[in-house]
Amino acid sequence: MSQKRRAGTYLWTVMMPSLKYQKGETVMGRWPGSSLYYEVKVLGFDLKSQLYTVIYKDGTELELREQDLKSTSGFQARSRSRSRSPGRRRSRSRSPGRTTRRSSSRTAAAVAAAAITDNAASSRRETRLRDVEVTLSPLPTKTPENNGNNRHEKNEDKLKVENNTANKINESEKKVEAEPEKIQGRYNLRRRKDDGDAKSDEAKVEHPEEKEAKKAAGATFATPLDFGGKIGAYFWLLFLPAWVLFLVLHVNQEDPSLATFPPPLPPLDVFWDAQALSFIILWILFQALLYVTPVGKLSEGMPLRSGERLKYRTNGFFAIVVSAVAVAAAVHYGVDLTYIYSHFLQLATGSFLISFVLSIFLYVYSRYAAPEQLALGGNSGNVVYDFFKGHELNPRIKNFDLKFFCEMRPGLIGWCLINFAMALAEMKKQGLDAPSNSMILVNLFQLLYVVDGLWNEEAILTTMDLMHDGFGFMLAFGDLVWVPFTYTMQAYYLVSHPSPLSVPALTAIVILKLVGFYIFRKSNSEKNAFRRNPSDPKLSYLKTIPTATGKSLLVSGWWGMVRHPNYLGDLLMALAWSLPCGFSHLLPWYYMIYFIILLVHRDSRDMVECRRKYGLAWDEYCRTVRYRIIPHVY
Ligand SMILES: NC(=O)C1=CN([C@@H]2O[C@H](COP(=O)(O)OP(=O)(O)OC[C@H]3O[C@@H](n4cnc5c(N)ncnc54)[C@H](OP(=O)(O)O)[C@@H]3O)[C@@H](O)[C@H]2O)C=CC1
Ligand SMILES: CC(C)CCC[C@@H](C)[C@H]1CC=C2C3=C(CC[C@@]21C)[C@@]1(C)CC[C@H](O)C[C@@H]1CC3
Repeated sequence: MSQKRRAGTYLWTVMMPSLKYQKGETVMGRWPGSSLYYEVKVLGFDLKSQLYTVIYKDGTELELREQDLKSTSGFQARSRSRSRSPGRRRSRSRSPGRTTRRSSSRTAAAVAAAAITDNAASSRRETRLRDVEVTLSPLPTKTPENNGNNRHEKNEDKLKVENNTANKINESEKKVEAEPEKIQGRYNLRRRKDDGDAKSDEAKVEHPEEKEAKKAAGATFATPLDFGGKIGAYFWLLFLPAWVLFLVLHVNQEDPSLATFPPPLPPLDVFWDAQALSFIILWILFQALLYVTPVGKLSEGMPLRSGERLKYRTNGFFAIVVSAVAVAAAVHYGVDLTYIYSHFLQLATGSFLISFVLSIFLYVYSRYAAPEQLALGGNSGNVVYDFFKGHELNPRIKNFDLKFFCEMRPGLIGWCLINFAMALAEMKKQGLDAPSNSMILVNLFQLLYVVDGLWNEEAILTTMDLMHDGFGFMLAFGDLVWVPFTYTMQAYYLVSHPSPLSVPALTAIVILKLVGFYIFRKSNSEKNAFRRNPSDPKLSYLKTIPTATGKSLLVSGWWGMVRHPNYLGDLLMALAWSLPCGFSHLLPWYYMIYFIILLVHRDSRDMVECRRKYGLAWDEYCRTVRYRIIPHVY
């Protein structure tokens, strides 16, 4: 290591004289996605990428090209002369440009954070941007059709692409200036390192060989551990399957109350049913077939750390429609779907086995992935933790995206199938001609939730799971076991525990569901539309906060109300799913309780991640939008 470190220093002493800016020098660095310059200190220069690592006064570290740096003296002289120009004088006092000139010593992020701007102001900014003779060089966006094919070659490809971008600066200059937000994520920026040695100047100077060695060792940056860290991972690996087992056995009892806790454990051979396992496999294969059917849109995911954007076949709505037709045909030809009710435990066991085997495969597969393909949150180096949390971000076999498929298809559509089977089982068991009102509500509400998710499948690409979480046991189990076999608890409960509803109660529950759904859908769509095209004229009324990454944060509209309006809508919907089951038992309220815990934890995970990504701009957002999920309460 020390030899490598020496190699890095050599790079500085020998190479630096030919470089424009020296290590330790204070210069002006362009703020990504804008025309603003702030004082930065040069920490290092990477020969291979030809990028300077700089640190802003607030500690934000970025990699900038030489064109994005200016010497302090030259900058001040030009700045003064420009400030006399009429165009500059027109700039508004709240504009970032003006703030810069007034106080260049203010920290970059603080200034950016203070600059809550109208989205519409971006067009006004365009005029000012043309005054500044600087361009950022956007990385060409790759949209690989076949991402998982040559896992390592792909990264070499990427390096070539990055090195070529210098030639394209002028070509794309006008577009870049006109759309400072749209190009977000495509600059070659490196996130602020949180690995402890970020303060060491020398550590920033890396010899290319050192980089290669790191690559080979698979050493990339990782975020702090969550879910209780390494010990927590052992706990969750045991607890989650045990909890599903408990729920499935408990709901099957005549009296699923706390008085009958714990439910008796059946003999081991009851768990295993080869036929149930083969049905699960068939279902997954059927869904996989629908997923690869070239029907529907190919949507682009968010830019990855490498700058690439993966493509996803978002034909979820098509998949659920075809599945519904297939199920209706099966029922028509005499298939007894109440098998799902009577073999619930065996089906859950089969799904668990598949999710476990899949998780092992995912972990082994991830060992062959390039460091850039690993999830920051699942790259601790601890096998058990990484197995649980998910080592690789987007494991793919050719075009087949395993995480996206598992999250959106077999479990989610399976949830609706199981609910439908429960309605049939209720009719059979209670001797009814039609399902009860409560069962109909639960079925329709959850069907609406799933269909909406599939209709807006593209919006999933901007969620935490798709963007940040690796694909490992947690999500594989969550998608294939947790969702279909625990989210169906209310329907399962109603099969043997009728809960009649009065018309006013029914009406109130329907209204609650619709209000929740409205908040959920509108807020998710707003964020998704903004992340996809921040300069969308339809969103021009929204106020935003710029951040060091070039991305902005919405600070008005739904995302100005609370920090997670989508969670609020989701929780209201969850309440509407439990209410039809009445208050006789805690079991149908399980989802509501679990969901509060899940979303509160998710919110805190997201807070940590966004704080890490956006620094002071995130703090500013939190100061402006004070409540997390429920306005004035939490
Ligand atoms: N039924 C279920 O079991 C579950 C349902 N859900 C639902 O799925 C949906 C997605 O949830 P989840 O992925 O947790 O969270 P979000 O969809 O809310 O995604 C969080 C991300 O949004 C971006 N963001 C946060 N604040 C802002 C802002 N002010 N302006 C712009 N972007 C912002 C950040 O990413 P960046 O800035 O990098 O774009 C952040 O990391 C939710 O509706 C949730 O209720 C979630 C979990 C389980
Ligand atoms: C087993 C763990 C304790 C928790 C596993 C969590 C997963 C079940 C959920 C994580 C995020 C999810 C999302 C959805 C389903 C549940 C999981 C997979 C949706 C697909 C549900 C439909 C919505 O429209 C979008 C959701 C995105 C997040």
